[in-house]
Amino acid sequence: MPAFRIGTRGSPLALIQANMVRDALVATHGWEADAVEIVIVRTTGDRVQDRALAEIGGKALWTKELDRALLAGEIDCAVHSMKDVETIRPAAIAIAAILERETTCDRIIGAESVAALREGAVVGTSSPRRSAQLRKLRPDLTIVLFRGNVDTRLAKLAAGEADATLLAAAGLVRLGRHDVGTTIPPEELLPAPAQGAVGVEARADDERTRSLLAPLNHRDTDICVRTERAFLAELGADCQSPVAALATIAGPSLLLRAELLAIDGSAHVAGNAAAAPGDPDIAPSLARDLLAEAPESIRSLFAGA
Ligand SMILES: NCc1[nH]cc(CCC(=O)O)c1CC(=O)O
Repeated sequence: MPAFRIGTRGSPLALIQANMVRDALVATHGWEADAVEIVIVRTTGDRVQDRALAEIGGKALWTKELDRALLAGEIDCAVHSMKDVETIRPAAIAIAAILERETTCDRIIGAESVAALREGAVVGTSSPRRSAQLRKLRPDLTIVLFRGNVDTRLAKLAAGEADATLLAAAGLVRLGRHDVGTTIPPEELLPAPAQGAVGVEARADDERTRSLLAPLNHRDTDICVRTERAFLAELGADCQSPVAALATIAGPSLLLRAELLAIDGSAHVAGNAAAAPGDPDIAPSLARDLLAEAPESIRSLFAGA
């Protein structure tokens, strides 16, 4: 059979995630391991390392080049951290599968907890959500910009550029760094929409690839990630917005928790909603309710406001 080409970014975590997809395809379809080729595509987000992502401007920092390769037929599918995928995608590209989610929490590295950070501690992060949440909890903290892949950030921490940093537990676990940091429960720090989920995109009209990928889809993860993305979409927000959202399925019900913050953490609104899994309205209605409650410092951040 012809080689099946998986496109991915080249970071160590991206490659591990692409390998997860390859292994699942090989196991599901009984292919030889060499039936799948991993194709590395460099993205704008990989190239620009010295500025906050929000500053680079333009969306699709992690997806544009992979989208181009996908639409040009250079790859059959593209593997993404769903957290980094914009809510509005080109019509010719479809999410073909979302793998079972890894833990959704953030971890703190360099301190036992946010509360345990010394007065005035310096925390490195490039995430507007993490920065706002940290400053909400601890207005005394100084936030410095930490870009780069997981290993780069851990190296910056080890070099003393900050006292602590926050990273997604999912990435650390996938990189085999199970021992790094302390998990922060979602009640204290709600994660980013789609954190911990790996998705695979294909050309919308490529029925063959979509049906090969369909068995990799994990139903509950798919429902939760789509719900969180719908929450972001209603706000007109993206992964550079100070927004947290986590959907979970417990028995017969889908629970969505969410938080919007002012950039400096000086204001926040949080709430939750429950519905039957797959209820299309839970996310947009919670988004509208929270926006309606939010002070101007938060409302002004969202195009949907
Ligand atoms: N924006 C970077 C990014 N995108 C996905 C992950 C981690 C893996 C995941 O959330 O699935 C990370 C690093 C981090 O936030 O620590």
